[in-house]
Amino acid sequence: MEEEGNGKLHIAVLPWLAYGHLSPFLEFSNRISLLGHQVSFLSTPSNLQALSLSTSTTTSPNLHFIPLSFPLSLQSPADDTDGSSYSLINKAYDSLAGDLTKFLQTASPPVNWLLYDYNPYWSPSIAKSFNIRTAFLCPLSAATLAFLGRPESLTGEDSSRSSPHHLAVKPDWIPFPTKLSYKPHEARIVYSSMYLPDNTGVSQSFRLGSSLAAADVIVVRSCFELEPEWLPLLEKLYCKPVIPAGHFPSSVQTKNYKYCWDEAFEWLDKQERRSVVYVAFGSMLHLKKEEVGELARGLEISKLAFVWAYRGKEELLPVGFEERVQGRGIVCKGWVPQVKFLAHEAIGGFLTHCGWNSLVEAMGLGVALVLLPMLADEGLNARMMEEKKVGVEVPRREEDGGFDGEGVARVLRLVMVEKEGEEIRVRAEELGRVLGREEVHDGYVKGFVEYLKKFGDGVERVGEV
Ligand SMILES: O=c1ccn([C@@H]2O[C@H](COP(=O)(O)OP(=O)(O)O[C@H]3O[C@H](CO)[C@@H](O)[C@H](O)[C@H]3O)[C@@H](O)[C@H]2O)c(=O)[nH]1
Repeated sequence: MEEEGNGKLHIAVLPWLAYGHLSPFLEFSNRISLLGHQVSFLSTPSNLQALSLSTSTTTSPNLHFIPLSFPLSLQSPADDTDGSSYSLINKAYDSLAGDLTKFLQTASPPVNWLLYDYNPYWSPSIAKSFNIRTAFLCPLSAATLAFLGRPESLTGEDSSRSSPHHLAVKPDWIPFPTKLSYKPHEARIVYSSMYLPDNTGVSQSFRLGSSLAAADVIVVRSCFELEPEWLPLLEKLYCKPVIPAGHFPSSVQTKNYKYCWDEAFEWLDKQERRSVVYVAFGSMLHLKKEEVGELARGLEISKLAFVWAYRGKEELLPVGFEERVQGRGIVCKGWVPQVKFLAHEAIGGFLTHCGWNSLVEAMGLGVALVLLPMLADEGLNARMMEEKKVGVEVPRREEDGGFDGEGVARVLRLVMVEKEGEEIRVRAEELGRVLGREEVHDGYVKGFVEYLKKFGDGVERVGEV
């Protein structure tokens, strides 16, 4: 399909509902629209309302929010993917196909490209029926995509698998450049959460595999500065163009904060540079009482200053914890502006569950990492961070993957203050200087749009090293 006469594209963007997906898709959309292209950002009405941008965000009049009617009433992006209702939400989400069809059929100017996430694996076939080209934007790392996207996943024949052990095995025909793999306890979790069909009849891995297979091009939220060995490998694996979109840390501020954090920032302003640990576990994870208890104990034993962005139930925190750490530790209950915290110069370390969003945000800001992966791609991300020497993983029990406060405290002190952790702190700052440059992000977004404009004219890929 031809682009508009003025050389501008119209791109429809369809992310999954979780904040960890909405946020990078919105950031990327905003950056594209600031280049003068029209972007229609499609999501449920409650998500669009929750994402409405704050006045401090530079937005373009070319970015349009398009509501798709959703049969469930959901409160906010962060609440949309409570694990227990994930499968129910998937089912409701799949019913958006009708509204997407109507939008693509009637959009004016006509849509040139659909940029989609892996949950709406059904969307590229709708786009193709209107002669619209399709780009799959993967919000995960290139390494994860290479690891997960093995032939079984691509064909979607995963439901016949009966053992999680295959997850630690890589196909020998791919020259994997690192020792990336899941640990046994992670393999068990990933197996049940990704490879088993839910009540929509398909598994997450089927959604991912189908999305990859249907795309004209694969777009990865990564860059050559970060994953030089993995991006070219992806092209070999999928035999189609793979475009790095840059890691585009979030500059889009939404208004959806429920906590008044001014006090925390006033306190941070008085702390020494790089002396405070920021603790957060993303938008989806629900920590168990035992896990919250061990984390709290670790923070207490470490004697380090910290800010904990705590989204769990208040009663899971150990009795008297906040009083005991008063003066050196703050528990912010509810949603906080994470990027603003990570960017504060008093923050030197980040105790993280290793969600890809959190990692790219921290890496761009030179923050050293204490790694505690829990789900999905997080174990692979943790291995990659260790390999880059910008973080250290908290030790886990082999039997069940559990951890204890002593292990948390040990790694916290190593990464934050001990001499043996010096290399981690230095490397994290070095990586921050490379990834934090705005021209790096700009270059990738521009390269991406130019690629879409020229697609089909014999241009195969952009940004190769
Ligand atoms: O109080 C909070 C908590 C989180 N965030 C933001 O929420 C996002 C969280 O993203 P991420 O760290 O990736 O965590 P999840 O959303 O929980 O991650 C899911 O999505 C990621 C990307 O697909 C995967 O890597 C993870 O495995 C998966 O759990 C980040 O942008 C944070 O800045 C806030 O702004 N405030």
